Amino acid sequence: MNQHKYKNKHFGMSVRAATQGIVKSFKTERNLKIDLAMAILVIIISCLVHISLSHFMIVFILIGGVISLELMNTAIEQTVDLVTEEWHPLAKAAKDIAAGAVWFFSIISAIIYMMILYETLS
Ligand SMILES: Nc1ncnc2c1ncn2[C@@H]1O[C@H](COP(=O)(O)OP(=O)(O)OP(=O)(O)O)[C@@H](O)[C@H]1O
Repeated sequence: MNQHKYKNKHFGMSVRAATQGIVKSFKTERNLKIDLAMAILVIIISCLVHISLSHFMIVFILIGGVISLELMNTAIEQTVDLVTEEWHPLAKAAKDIAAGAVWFFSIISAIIYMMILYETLS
């Protein structure tokens, strides 16, 4: 098991493949481009209002969480498309739930960021 001919033979190959996955997703997925633009905007605003170092750490965790979930959502979308291009209720459920995970964490992240801005500016 797990010894198929495409297996990465060493850690360097795994890192290279993972990097290729990230780069390809950023090139092809509109939502990831929007996430990246939002992340840059949030970092610029955070620098301008001088949020604290610990707040910056939280912001990086939130940005990392949203982008990682978006990458996972992309992987699930592509796996579903690999399995079927026909309409199927389970394909719809899988895609909608994966997208829902991104949306849910994004909303929580936005609320936490508003709290950070409120505390910094008040
Ligand atoms: N095979 C399928 N069967 C049923 N519904 C599907 C199927 N493929 C996609 N859908 C529905 O169509 C929507 C759009 O699917 P698509 O593959 O275009 O995702 P997407 O637009 O790239 O998603 P996102 O908005 O997260 O980028 C999905 O959210 C899902 O509700």
